[in-house]
Amino acid sequence: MTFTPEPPFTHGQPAKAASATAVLYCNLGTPDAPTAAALRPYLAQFLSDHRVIEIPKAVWWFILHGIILRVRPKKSAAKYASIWTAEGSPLKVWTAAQAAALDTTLAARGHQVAVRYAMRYGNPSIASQLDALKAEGATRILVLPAYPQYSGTSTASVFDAVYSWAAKVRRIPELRFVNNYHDHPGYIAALAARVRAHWAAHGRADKLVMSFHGVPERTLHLGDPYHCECHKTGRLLAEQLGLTKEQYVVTFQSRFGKAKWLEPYTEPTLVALAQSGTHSVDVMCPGFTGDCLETLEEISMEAREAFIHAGGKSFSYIACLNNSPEWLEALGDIAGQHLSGWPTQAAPDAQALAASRAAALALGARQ
Ligand SMILES: C=CC1=C(C)c2cc3[nH]c(cc4nc(cc5[nH]c(cc1n2)c(C)c5CCC(=O)O)C(CCC(=O)O)=C4C)c(C)c3C=C
Ligand SMILES: [Fe+2]
Ligand SMILES: [Fe+2]
Repeated sequence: MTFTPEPPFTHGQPAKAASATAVLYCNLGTPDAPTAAALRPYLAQFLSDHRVIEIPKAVWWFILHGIILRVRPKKSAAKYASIWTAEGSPLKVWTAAQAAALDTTLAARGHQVAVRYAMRYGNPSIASQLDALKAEGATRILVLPAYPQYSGTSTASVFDAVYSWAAKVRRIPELRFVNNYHDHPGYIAALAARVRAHWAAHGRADKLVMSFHGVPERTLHLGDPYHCECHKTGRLLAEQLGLTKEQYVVTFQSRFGKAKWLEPYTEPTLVALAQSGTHSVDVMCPGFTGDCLETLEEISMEAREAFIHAGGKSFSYIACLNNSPEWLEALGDIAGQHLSGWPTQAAPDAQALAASRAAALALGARQ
């Protein structure tokens, strides 16, 4: 095992000292292009993560490489192509915009904190961004996942990536991790503002459907708090909006494989609603901080079609938090609260550090 060389003593340093305190905003990741060639390595990395697929590795390897990676890249690429923008994948565009906004918000509040974003799968990787922050002089790093609800399949996997980077580093920065913010008042208020703005512009549907990403049901029985946190988000949002239990429903989307996932499933729920006489629905995805494949394609395209096909009359998709001012403020609050107690001033100048170390070594040599 070799440890990475330590800046500032063994490498050239940036001329300008950066902040000693940093935030790494981490999201799931996305392919580099909407093509099967780009999907294959992305899906291979994603679906080889034991946090995501808890099947014995030897068995899963054959299923993944023998079946899934031969079929899914092409199918998924077509879906990505339908939502791709001139700037790239929506997930990356929103993640980058939120990280930049967080940098601005924290600076406006008087914190000198470097903010970078990283992806758990694909680029830029968590390890590359931690390397970059360390090279810039960061000695304290707050790891902030873009997931409001904690799940072993998503949040813990981000933490794993940070730990495995740290395991190769000689001088590890102080690290803090944000587990969740599913009930943070700013997050709930930002969601509520999104819904109210939609209602003001388009009117209110018969039912508000809150669709969260699904996970295998067994994770709930094994103690994962994800299901409970999604329901708490849903209840707090409904309270803010003054909705009764009959006026909203929490559902789970994006099922993968044959196992039972958290129920009720989003699309069958929408079909059942249409068939039982619910004419109009507003559908939102509160667990996704930015729009992505799962919201723009699976919900706003596929689920819409299923609802209308089943006899529904009006399907409104309410966009994710994205760059809404309420959300960007809340993100600043969440980061600010977790940075509390850490100094947020500039790092000592790297050259000054190197000079003081050289002086200390010279002094030691004389004694
Ligand atoms: C295979 C099992 C999966 C689990 C468990 C899972 C959990 C999970 N995922 C997100 C957030 C996102 N997932 C996204 C895409 C996506 N998810 C899976 C599978 C699982 N996710 C796959 C295979 C894919 C890729 C697309 C596909 O081929 O279907 C995305 C969108 C990424 C994008 O590029 O836009 C997000 C976001 C969470 C929060 C979560 C657990 C709570
Ligand atoms: Fe997913
Ligand atoms: Fe999906």
